[in-house]
Amino acid sequence: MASRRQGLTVLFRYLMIKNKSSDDDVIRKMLDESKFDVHLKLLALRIPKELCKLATKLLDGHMFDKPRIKPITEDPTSDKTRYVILSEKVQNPDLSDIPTQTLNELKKLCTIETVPYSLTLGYSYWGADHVLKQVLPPGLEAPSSFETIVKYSVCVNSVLFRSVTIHLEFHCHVAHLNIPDELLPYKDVIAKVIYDKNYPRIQTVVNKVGSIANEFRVPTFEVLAGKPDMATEVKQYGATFKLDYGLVYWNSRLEHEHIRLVNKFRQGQIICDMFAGIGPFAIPAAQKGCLVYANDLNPDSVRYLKINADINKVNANLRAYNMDARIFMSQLMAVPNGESKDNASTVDSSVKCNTQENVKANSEERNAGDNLCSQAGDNISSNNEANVAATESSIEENGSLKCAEAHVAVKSKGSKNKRLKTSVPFTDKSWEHIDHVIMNLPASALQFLDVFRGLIQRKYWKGSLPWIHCYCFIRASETQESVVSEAESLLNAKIHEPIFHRVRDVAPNKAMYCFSFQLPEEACISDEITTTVPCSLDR
Ligand SMILES: C[S@@+](CC[C@H](N)C(=O)[O-])C[C@H]1O[C@@H](n2cnc3c(N)ncnc32)[C@H](O)[C@@H]1O
Repeated sequence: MASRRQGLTVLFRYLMIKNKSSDDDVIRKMLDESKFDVHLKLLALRIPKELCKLATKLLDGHMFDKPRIKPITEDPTSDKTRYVILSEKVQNPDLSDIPTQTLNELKKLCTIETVPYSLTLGYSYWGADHVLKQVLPPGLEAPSSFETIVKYSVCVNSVLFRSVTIHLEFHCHVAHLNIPDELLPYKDVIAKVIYDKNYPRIQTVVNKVGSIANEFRVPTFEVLAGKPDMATEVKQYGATFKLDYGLVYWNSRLEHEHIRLVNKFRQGQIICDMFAGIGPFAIPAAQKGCLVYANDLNPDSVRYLKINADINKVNANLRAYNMDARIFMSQLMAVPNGESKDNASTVDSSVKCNTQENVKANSEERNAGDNLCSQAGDNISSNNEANVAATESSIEENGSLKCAEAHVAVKSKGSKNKRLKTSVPFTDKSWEHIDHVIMNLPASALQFLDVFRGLIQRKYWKGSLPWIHCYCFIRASETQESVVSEAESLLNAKIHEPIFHRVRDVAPNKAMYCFSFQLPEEACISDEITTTVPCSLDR
């Protein structure tokens, strides 16, 4: 039985290899380089080397003019002379296509000698659009637009094949395609051309497969060309993000939205990101000097979130958690046993410059207090520049996460971290105040709003109630009013002055919105009722 299974495995592998090699053959045939050769019969002028500059000025507009081809080239017969390659429009050896005045001025410089010049433009010369036009069947072949937007290391191209668009994004070494069904039979050849034409900058070409169905919102990719490595690094508004496309959610098209929202936060404010991913809201907010509680259910996202906090030097302002958003919020807002209005700390959440003293005071307060962050894991890093000593979050067996506790000492002179103007200690009393809550899980964030029902205890809360920024999709058949009404019934409270910001169209009849509102008073537990619960979330 075992040997039969082994035999089948070998046969399967053989078929896979055979299939792969026959695919390779098809691509090789389609991209047979000789197919792309364009032979040009041109004329060139043999000119003394030292006169090339002057001759070039005189012949402006009559020389060969194609990208990446120099019109002045070696003369294979002598190193004292050069060839000036003439435009394809100059066809007569008597040079009658060039104005007489220009020729006379040239003749004053030197004797003019005309020679035939052959030039072949091959596969390596042509761009991806030209090559694809040659290889794809009529109707799908011609890119009618090839738009490139380059921002930092991210480059987004839309290749429009008549009515068919391939979305193409370059993230460092990964080219990320979204090949429409019509072009799927040609996916390998398209990938090979994009790889060839962008190598070595691009080393991996992947295509998104199917729609995203998993809860971590991670698309499935197939590697079509190059090495199977999807770990990369992108930059957004000065922050660096490491990520692995195969493991975490990332969407470069949300860059403006990330920064739009973060622009609304002020230094020293407390931010809670319920679906933080690898940190595109959380890291810039922490860079701005906000205190950020960032959570995600995907352990790989949280791993990268911590790496990104580290490389952007914001460990001190960010705590990472790995749990379901509903549990995270409940635990973050739960007033621990023994806490009461009278002994609740009056730690001011406004911006303070951190000093060795207040770090010490803070840590004493923590030790004496509610066992918050009492268990610290291994060191994430020891950052000399910012003098940050951070302790890594660790996932407990029961799934709750020990916080990434970070103590910031006085910043050393000459610290390169210009963006983090002030280091702010965490108050460790998240049930007392949070300024903004971010909920970017558009397909279902709205359904999580019920977590806010009776979540905040007014007795302990200080200052104004938090702003909730809940992302959602609105279809043509739905209205903003229907979204508000669903939110109100989940909160069991009336929402005053909701704000809708259209983020982007995701389909012809579907748009992504940011629905912002201030948590209504009625959604909170009033002063009379007091609930304290055992708290298992380390803050
Ligand atoms: C649309 S992504 C947004 C990520 C990030 N905020 C951004 O803007 O790129 C949604 C994130 O929510 C996480 N997620 C999904 N369900 C969750 C849940 N129940 N609790 C916490 N996080 C969840 C996913 O792993 C994913 O990283």
